Amino acid sequence: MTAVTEFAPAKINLTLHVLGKRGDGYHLLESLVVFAGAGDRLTVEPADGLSFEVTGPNAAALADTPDTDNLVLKAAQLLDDGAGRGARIILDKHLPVAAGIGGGSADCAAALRALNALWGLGHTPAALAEMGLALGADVPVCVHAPTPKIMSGIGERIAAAPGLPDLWCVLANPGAPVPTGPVFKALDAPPATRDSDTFWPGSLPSPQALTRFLGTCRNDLEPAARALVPEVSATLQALAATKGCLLARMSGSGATCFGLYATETAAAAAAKAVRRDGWWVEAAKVLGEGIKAQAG
Ligand SMILES: C[C@@](CO)(OP(=O)(O)O)[C@H](O)COP(=O)(O)OP(=O)(O)OC[C@H]1O[C@@H](n2ccc(N)nc2=O)[C@H](O)[C@@H]1O
Ligand SMILES: Nc1ncnc2c1ncn2[C@@H]1O[C@H](COP(=O)(O)OP(=O)(O)O)[C@@H](O)[C@H]1O
Repeated sequence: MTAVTEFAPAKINLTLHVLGKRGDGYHLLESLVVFAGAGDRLTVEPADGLSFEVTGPNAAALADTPDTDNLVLKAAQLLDDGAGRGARIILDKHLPVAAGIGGGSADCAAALRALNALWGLGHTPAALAEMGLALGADVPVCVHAPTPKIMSGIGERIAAAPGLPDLWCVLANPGAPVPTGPVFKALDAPPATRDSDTFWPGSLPSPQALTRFLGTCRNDLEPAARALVPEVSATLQALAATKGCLLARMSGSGATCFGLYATETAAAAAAKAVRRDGWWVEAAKVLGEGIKAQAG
């Protein structure tokens, strides 16, 4: 078997509704999730022992995360299940860490997919997603990347999303890491548990239809994140002020916010306008079918 490379795209929660809380403290969510053509890249090569290296422009953001805590190595251990298989694993890190765009979960999912192939284990995507849930609530949806998905439960229920028009996004992170747990803890009152909050249309064929629909939805974690990290408000304002911005909203538990655009040109111009010292800003295509073709 030769080397396997998997793209680990940034996850964007276009909507994120908190529908309740489980007995173990995990929150029940309903979220329209899409993936961006910006992300990390994970390569696995045949080797006798297991080794792990991090390279790339955001490698330094993982300097405080011991390799044993890295979700990539945790995925390798989970999949190997004590058999002692080897692999040289290289993570090319582009995404900011603790940023609400699921970088760790995307890497974890990419590791599950890549090692499943390298080791010839034959697990289905559904089986990998079920295993991955033990490592993070966002891992199942990332295993099923890159097509848009409706995610529910705590993250384990994945369904096809409505058809979306061609879309581009700008991801903007103000450089303030936000751990997910404290944002959920800061939610005002746990909501009463309900099954669904949203009437899902069959398709949202135009940017106008999409904008109208998203306007009826929310990110319920946004107020809590804004209170913990004031930079979120400035990031949203900067995106909302760009020409052609259809919607500006925070992703996940923050602090990354996204703007949506109907054209690549509008997204590129917006990224230029939003860029500030210390911020991470990327314009990218919102991915549909064919991740490898689109992600280059
Ligand atoms: C909020 C979301 C939305 O997509 O994204 P991020 O902000 O992390 O990107 C996810 O639900 C995050 O998933 P993930 O980051 O994998 O969460 P985990 O590691 O499993 O959990 C971290 C902590 O967040 C809280 N948590 C997480 C998920 C959930 N459905 N309910 C929760 O209450 C719990 O306190 C948990 O201890
Ligand atoms: N490969 C990885 N990339 C990013 N973070 C990781 C990784 N492995 C473990 N982590 C840990 O997971 C935490 C959450 O990171 P991340 O997935 O980037 O954020 P979020 O869940 O907000 O989208 C970080 O604080 C980091 O210590």
